[in-house]
Amino acid sequence: MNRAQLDSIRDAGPAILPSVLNCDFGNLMAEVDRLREAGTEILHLDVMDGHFVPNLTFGMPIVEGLRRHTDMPLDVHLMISDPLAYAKPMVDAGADLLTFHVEAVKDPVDVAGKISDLGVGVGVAINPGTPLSDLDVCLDCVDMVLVMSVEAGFGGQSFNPVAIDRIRELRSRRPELLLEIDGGINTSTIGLAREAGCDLFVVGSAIISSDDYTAAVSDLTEAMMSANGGAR
Ligand SMILES: O=C(CO)[C@@H](O)[C@H](O)COP(=O)(O)O
Ligand SMILES: [Co+2]
Repeated sequence: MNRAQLDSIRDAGPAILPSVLNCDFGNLMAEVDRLREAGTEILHLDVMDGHFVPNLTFGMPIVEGLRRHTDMPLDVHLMISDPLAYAKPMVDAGADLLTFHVEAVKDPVDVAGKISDLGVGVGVAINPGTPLSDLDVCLDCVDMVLVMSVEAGFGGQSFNPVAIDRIRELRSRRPELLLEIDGGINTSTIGLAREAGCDLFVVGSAIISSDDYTAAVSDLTEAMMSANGGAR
């Protein structure tokens, strides 16, 4: 994702990003079509390695297949122990925005710089149990912070409200930074995150467990838009 694409995401205002983690992988492309028809515009892809997190999902072949299938930007959330080993393959597969976990790396500034050099947007993610101060060194080197509102690893977990204070603090410290929240977002929690100043809202089960994706996205959008956005 180049600067212009990042700016256009920033300018477009708050957005709901569906996670395909819990969708029907036997019909993955049809699921993506349903999510697109429901009005979502950016896909969130959860890549897990069974090592950084105790769950295993998918890698480059699925990202590459999705890239061929859809023109939706691909927001790839790397829950893996060695993000640099897979950064270039993921970009070659079609990732537009690549997010690594601060807990996974020794030198987040180096990792962010190397991902940025690949010509995509770079994000850093932080789990609820990790001190927010661990991000201090790299806040000037990333395009986005992904604030986890569950411990990374599984969909369908309950929302941890510590994420709201984190969004509020990051927003006041960095008015221009893209902020994304991920985990347990539904019609009850999305407004809290919006009020705190969040831009991008990852939603898995609250959409995928619904029979009607369009209705689910519309309910979430209404809850998001009826909250006052935090000042940038
Ligand atoms: O990164 C993750 C989980 O680690 C998420 O992207 C989940 O997939 C979101 O799912 P819900 O919490 O909305 O069900
Ligand atoms: Co995610």
